[in-house]
Amino acid sequence: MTNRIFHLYQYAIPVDSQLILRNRFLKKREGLFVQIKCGEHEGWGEIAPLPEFSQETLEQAKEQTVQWLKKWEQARSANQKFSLQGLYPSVAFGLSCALAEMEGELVQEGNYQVAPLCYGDPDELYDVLNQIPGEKVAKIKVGMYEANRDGMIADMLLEAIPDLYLRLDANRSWTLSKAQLFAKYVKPEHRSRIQFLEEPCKTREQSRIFAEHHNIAIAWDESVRELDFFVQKEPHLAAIIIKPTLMGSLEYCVQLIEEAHRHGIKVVISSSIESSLGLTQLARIAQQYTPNVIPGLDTLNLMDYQLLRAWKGSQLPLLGLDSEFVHKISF
Ligand SMILES: O=C(O)CCC(=O)c1ccccc1C(=O)O
Ligand SMILES: [Mg+2]
Repeated sequence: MTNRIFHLYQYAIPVDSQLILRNRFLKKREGLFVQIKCGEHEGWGEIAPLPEFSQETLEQAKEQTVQWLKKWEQARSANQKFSLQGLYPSVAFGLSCALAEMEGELVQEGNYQVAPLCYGDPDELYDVLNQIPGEKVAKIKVGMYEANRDGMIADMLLEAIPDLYLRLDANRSWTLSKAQLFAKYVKPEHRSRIQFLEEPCKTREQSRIFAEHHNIAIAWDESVRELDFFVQKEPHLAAIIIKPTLMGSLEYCVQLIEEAHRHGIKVVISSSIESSLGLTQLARIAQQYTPNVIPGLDTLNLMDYQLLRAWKGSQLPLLGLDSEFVHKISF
């Protein structure tokens, strides 16, 4: 019997989440790194519940992780697999990544293409987009200010950059009439270059009506995590967004991805503001399971540092286990 060894670390790094989380302030991003070893094989995972999005707190996740690791250790004598069933999503995801890495089930290569988050200045966007190879896709958070202003900005960018595609995310901010105000400012001939608008309205039904009425493609993000959600083909549905840290184990995410693909629906793997360790794993998951789709992983720059693993092309300082932002948890 080979020896199983595991270690748990906790991190806290400065972050400015305002851009993504709107008025929800998060000064530091906290989470756990789990390292498991079995003989010569090693795997890492990140367990980082996102406040206001995850049901579980970091404390709860930590406790559950410690319990699971102890039981996993006990199961070894019987050479049993120990299930991830019933765990919090962030715990199931982090542990499943560590196991998948250890077992060599996760490809090394990642999809590091990003849809840069932009703030409406086309000159700035030109520069950014010219530096990225391939498809020009940018993402704008909408619904924070006036809906007509959002519409004007989207239309102006699409007008100014003829090969630009946009992803927009309203996070359910609009009533149907606000959403209509947005649409009014986007010229009909520009609408097909909106790859999707995530969750325009407060309810799914309103979002469907909006999409149908204005011929603008939508994507489900928040909806995917609701109990009554199931994958189905819908006329204006372009994609579903999967944030694995909020969803559950890798196996569960893969099942959902495959189901969406069977229905002809695109899947966009997306960040829950993980550290560079978790983000690089998400890039690898995207590469493996959603080839040819740019993932929604442009969140590293909200942080001041990278931890343990480097995001391809990032200039941010890379810190290790010895840094002041990481400490070991003994149990
Ligand atoms: O999906 C992306 O493109 C980036 C990640 C992102 O927007 C996000 C990250 C954490 C929590 C919520 C959201 C969101 O989709 O609004
Ligand atoms: Mg979203």
